[in-house]
Amino acid sequence: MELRDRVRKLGAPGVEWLTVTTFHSWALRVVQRNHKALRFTRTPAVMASNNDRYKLCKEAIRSSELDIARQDIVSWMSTEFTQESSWQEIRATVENMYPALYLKAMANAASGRLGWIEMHTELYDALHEHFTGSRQAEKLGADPHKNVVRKFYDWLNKVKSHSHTAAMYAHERGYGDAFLEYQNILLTNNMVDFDDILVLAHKLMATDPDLLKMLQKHYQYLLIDEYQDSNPVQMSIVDAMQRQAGRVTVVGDDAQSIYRFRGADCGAFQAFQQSYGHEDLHRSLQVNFRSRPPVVRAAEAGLLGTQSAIFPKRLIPHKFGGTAPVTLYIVDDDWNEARFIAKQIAKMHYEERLPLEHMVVLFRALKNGRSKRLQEELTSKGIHFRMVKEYPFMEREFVADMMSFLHLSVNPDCDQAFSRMMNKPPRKLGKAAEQVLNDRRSRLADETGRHISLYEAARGAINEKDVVNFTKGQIDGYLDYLKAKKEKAAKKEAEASADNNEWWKQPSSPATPVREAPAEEAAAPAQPRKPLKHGKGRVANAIAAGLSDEEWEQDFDEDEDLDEDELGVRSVAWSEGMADVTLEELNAMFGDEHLVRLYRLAQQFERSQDVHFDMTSPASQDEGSMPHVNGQSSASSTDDGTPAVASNVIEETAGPEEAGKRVPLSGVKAVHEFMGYVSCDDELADDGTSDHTPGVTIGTIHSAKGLEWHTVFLVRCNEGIMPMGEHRTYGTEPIPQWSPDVLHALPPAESEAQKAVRDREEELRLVHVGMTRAKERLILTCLQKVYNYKKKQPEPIEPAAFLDSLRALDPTDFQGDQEEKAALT
Ligand SMILES: Nc1ncnc2c1ncn2[C@@H]1O[C@H](COP(=O)(O)OP(=O)(O)OP(=O)(O)O)[C@@H](O)[C@H]1O
Repeated sequence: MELRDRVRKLGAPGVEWLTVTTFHSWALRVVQRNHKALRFTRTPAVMASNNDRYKLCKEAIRSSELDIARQDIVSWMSTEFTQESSWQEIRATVENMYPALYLKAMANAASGRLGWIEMHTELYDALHEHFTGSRQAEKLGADPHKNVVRKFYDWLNKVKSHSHTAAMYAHERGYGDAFLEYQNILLTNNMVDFDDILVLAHKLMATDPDLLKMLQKHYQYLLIDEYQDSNPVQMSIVDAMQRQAGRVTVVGDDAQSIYRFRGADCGAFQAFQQSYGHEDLHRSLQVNFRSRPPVVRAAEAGLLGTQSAIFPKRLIPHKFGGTAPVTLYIVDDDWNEARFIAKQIAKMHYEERLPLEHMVVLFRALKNGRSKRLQEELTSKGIHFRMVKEYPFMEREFVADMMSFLHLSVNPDCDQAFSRMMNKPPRKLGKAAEQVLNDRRSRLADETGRHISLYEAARGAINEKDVVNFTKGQIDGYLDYLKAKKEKAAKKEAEASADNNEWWKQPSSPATPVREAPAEEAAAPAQPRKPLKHGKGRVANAIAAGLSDEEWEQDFDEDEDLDEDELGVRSVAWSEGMADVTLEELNAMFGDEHLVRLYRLAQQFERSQDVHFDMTSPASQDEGSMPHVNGQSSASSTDDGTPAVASNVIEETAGPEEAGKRVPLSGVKAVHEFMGYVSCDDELADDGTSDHTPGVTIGTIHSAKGLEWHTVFLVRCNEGIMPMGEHRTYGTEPIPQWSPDVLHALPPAESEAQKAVRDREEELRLVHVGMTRAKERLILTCLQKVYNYKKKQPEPIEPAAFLDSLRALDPTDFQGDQEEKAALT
C-alpha cells in the first residue's frame, strides 16, 4: 500500500499502467485464472483466517486417522531425549517415570524371551497403551485431539512457510498423512491456503510454458521492494519471469531481514547476484534521510557482531541539529516501566507539545497482555493510544463469517463455508440436521464414487424417508435463505448497473494530466470515471444482503460485552436494512468497526476505476496493445477521502466483437477478486480503521516495518525478551532448508549451532529495525526484574547483550543506565 501510494504520487504519465501489488495478490490472480490446470473445479477462494486453518487441521487429523498416541510418544520423546540418546538412557527414563509400565514391558519381553529389538517394541507398545489410556481419560474432560491438532498446526505452519508441499512428506506416517489430507480437503472445497498461493503460481509457471511466455512478455520490467523479506518461492517466481531478459531490480536492506520465521533469507541479495552475475550493477544506498545521527549510530552499534549481512555498509546520517542522545533507562520492573513511559509521553505531549501520533512504543511481541500495564497507565493519564494489528483483521469473528458468506454466494459447494454459516446467524440447525447431511453425503459418495459436498447432500435431503419433517424443514430453510440472499445481491447489482448505464462505454470527461501525456497514452481509448454510488456492485450488496437480517440481531444480543445502548442502535440497523446507509451511519450503528471496514472496502473496490491492465492468464492476452486505462489519474481518492483501490477490476468481454475491450468485473468474479484482494493485503484492511482519534501507537517491531515516528520507545531490552530466547522464537524442530529443487528433494537441515547463530542475528536485526523507526528521539528501557508466574515472585533478568555495544558509543550519542526513579519524579 505504501509503495502503491508513493508511486501514484509521482504522477508520472503512464503510472496507471503499472501493476503495483503484493506478491500474494498477484500470484492469487494467476492461480484463480488458471485454476483448472491445478485440478480445482471452481475458482478457488483463499482461506485467510488462522481459525479456519486450525479447524481444517482438526478435520485432517480426524480423517487421516492419525495415530494420536504415536504422535504423543514422538513428541514426548522429543522433549525428553535427543537424537543421540541411547536406548539404555530411554529405558532408564521410562523406568523412572513410569515404573509400572516399564515392569509390564519387561515382563512381556522376558516371558516371550524376546531380544533387544522386540523388547523395544514391547516398550513402545506399552508406551502406546499408556498414552492411549490417558487420552481416553482425557476424553471425559477435554478434547483428546487438542494437543495433537495444536502441534500439527504449528508444524504445518512451519513447513508451509518454507514452501514445502504435501508430496514431500508423502513417505512419512503421521503428519505426512494428515498433510495430504489437509491439501485434499482444500482441493475438493476449491480453497487455497494462504501459504499455497505462491507455490501453486510457481507450479503453473513451471508446467505451462504458454502461461510463462505470456507473463514474461507482459511483465517486462520487475521491481521488487523489500527483497530481503522474499522467500525462496518468490525468488523462483522472479527468476522464472526474468531468466532471459534479466530486467529486474530488487531493493531492500539485508540488515532489516526480519521474516526468517516465514522462510525469508537475509542472503537473498547474495543469491540474486549469483543468479544474475551483475556485480557491477549493485548500488549501495547508504545515506539515511530519516534519523538524527545518534539514532543512526545506535542502530548500527546494535548490529555489531552479526555476520550474515551480506553487503557491508556504513550508514551516513543526513539530518543534523537538535541531536538528543539515545537514552537507556534501567527500570525496576514492568510496572515501573509502564509508569515511566506514560510519564515521559505525558511530558512530551503536554510540555513539548509533541502530538501523540508522533510517538510509538515498540515491543518485541505483544502476546499475553504484555502491554496491559502500559495501557492502564496511559488511560489513567487520559492519553489516547491505538494498538497496531493486535488481532488481525481477517481473524475477527464477524469478518470471517462474512467472508464465508461471500464465499458461499459464489461456491455453495464449499463445506467449510457451508457448515460455518449453518448457524450464523442462529438458525438452530442442530446436531440432527448435521448428522443427516453427513450421513447422506457419505451414502451418496459411496454410490457415485465421487466427492459430495454438504450443499449437494442438503439439496435432496427433503426427499429422505427416514428423516423427521422438522429436520428436513430446517435444512430446506437454510437452502432457501442462501438462495434468497444471493438473488437479493444479484438483483441489487443489476439495478445499480442499470443506474450507471454502462458508464465505461461513455466518452471520457476531460481529466487534468499531471504532465503531458506521451503519444501512446493519448492514443489509448479513454474510459471515464463514474463511480458507483454507495458501492452498489455485487460485493457490497452481498455483504449488505447478508447483514440485513433480523437473525444477526440475536447474535449480537448474545454478545455480553455490549452495553444496552449499543445493542439498541444495532437492532435498529439490522431491522432497517443495510444497503443504503452511509458509512458514517454504519459506523454509528454497527459498533463493529471491522465489519464496517469490510463493507467500506467493498464499496471502494467497486467504485475504484483505476483499472490497470492485468495479464494473468493466456486467455486474457491482448497482443501488442497497451492497457485501456481511464483518462483520470489513479492517484485520486474516492469520495470519502480514502485512497482508491488499485484492484485490476477488469474482465474479458465474451463475444468476438467485444474482444480486447475490458469492462469492470461483476457478479461472482467480482466477489472472488474482492475476497482475494482483502485476504492478500492485510495492510489494506488494517489501515484507516474507524478509530481516528490521535493517539500514541503501541505495536510490535514487525508491525512497525516501513514506518517512522518522531519518538520511539523500544522497551524491555533484556536477554530472553528482546532479543528473544531461541526456543521461544523459532521452536526447536529443525526445518529443512529450501533449495531450487525444493519440490523434489529435501536438502539437509542446518545444524543446531548454525540455527542458534542465525536466530540470534535475526533478533539483532529486529532491534535494528525497531531503532531505525525513530526520526528524532530513541528511548530504550531495560528491566531489572521480571515476575515469575510459576514461582509467584519477581526474579532478576539480564540486560540485553547488545546494550554493551551502545555503551561504547560517544556520550553525545548514547546515555546509558539512566535511573528511572529520577525520571519518575
Ligand atoms: N532524498 C531525500 N531527501 C530528504 N528526505 C528523504 C529523501 N529520501 C527519503 N527521505 C525521507 O527519509 C525517510 C525514509 O525514507 P524511505 O521510507 O523511502 O526509506 P526506506 O529505505 O524505505 O526506509 P525503511 O526501509 O527503513 O523503512 C522518509 O521520511 C523520507 O521522507
